[in-house]
Amino acid sequence: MRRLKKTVVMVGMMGAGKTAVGTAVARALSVPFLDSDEEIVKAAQRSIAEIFERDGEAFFRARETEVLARLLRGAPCILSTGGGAFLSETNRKLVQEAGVSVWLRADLDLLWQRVRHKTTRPLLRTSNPRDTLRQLYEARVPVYSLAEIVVDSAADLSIDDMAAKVVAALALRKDVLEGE
Ligand SMILES: Nc1ncnc2c1ncn2[C@@H]1O[C@H](COP(=O)(O)OP(=O)(O)O)[C@@H](O)[C@H]1O
Ligand SMILES: O=C(O)C1=C[C@@H](OP(=O)(O)O)[C@@H](O)[C@H](O)C1
Ligand SMILES: [Mg+2]
Repeated sequence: MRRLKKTVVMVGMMGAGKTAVGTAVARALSVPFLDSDEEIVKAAQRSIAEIFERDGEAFFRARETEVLARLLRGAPCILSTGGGAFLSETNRKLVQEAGVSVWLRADLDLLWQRVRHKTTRPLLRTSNPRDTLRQLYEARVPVYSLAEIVVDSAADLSIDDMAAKVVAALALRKDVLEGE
């Protein structure tokens, strides 16, 4: 039996697969999956886009920190975050103290292919979303690189392939994943 000893926090850009791959990792390890975006939506009773529109990004970020702090106090799980969560030093400290961070690294073209047809991400509702994504990417990559574990994406790796790579990386860390 494998036992998860720390919460695994998935970080990275919008479209990196944090939600999809995180779900598959949790299934593979038979542990709970949680997504900070989903927790915020549930509590606020409105979508991420509506929260940004009506309450503003600062309100969203404050809720994000509360959710991370609460979930990191709970039993070990796979916790996917929104792409901006790891940018905050407070959030990074919370993650570092109680969990382990995993950056799903993907190049800009792959990310764009994944997010271009979706309208659910308020930060990309600009006149040139491709360029906005590039700017966010350039500003954020140095911060994501502070994550403890990095797992590389590629266009030919499925969600399950990526989940298997994450599990293999976690298995190298006996303080995170114990047993066979
Ligand atoms: N490895 C993958 N292969 C194919 N599609 C993927 C992969 N990872 C994610 N996706 C798809 O890309 C989109 C964005 O993934 P998502 O998990 O929502 O990313 P994030 O939570 O990091 O923003 C979704 O439609 C998802 O199904
Ligand atoms: O990158 C960001 O700042 C955001 C990413 C989104 O989550 P995903 O990364 O899961 O799309 C969501 O939290 C919100 O739209 C803000
Ligand atoms: Mg997500």
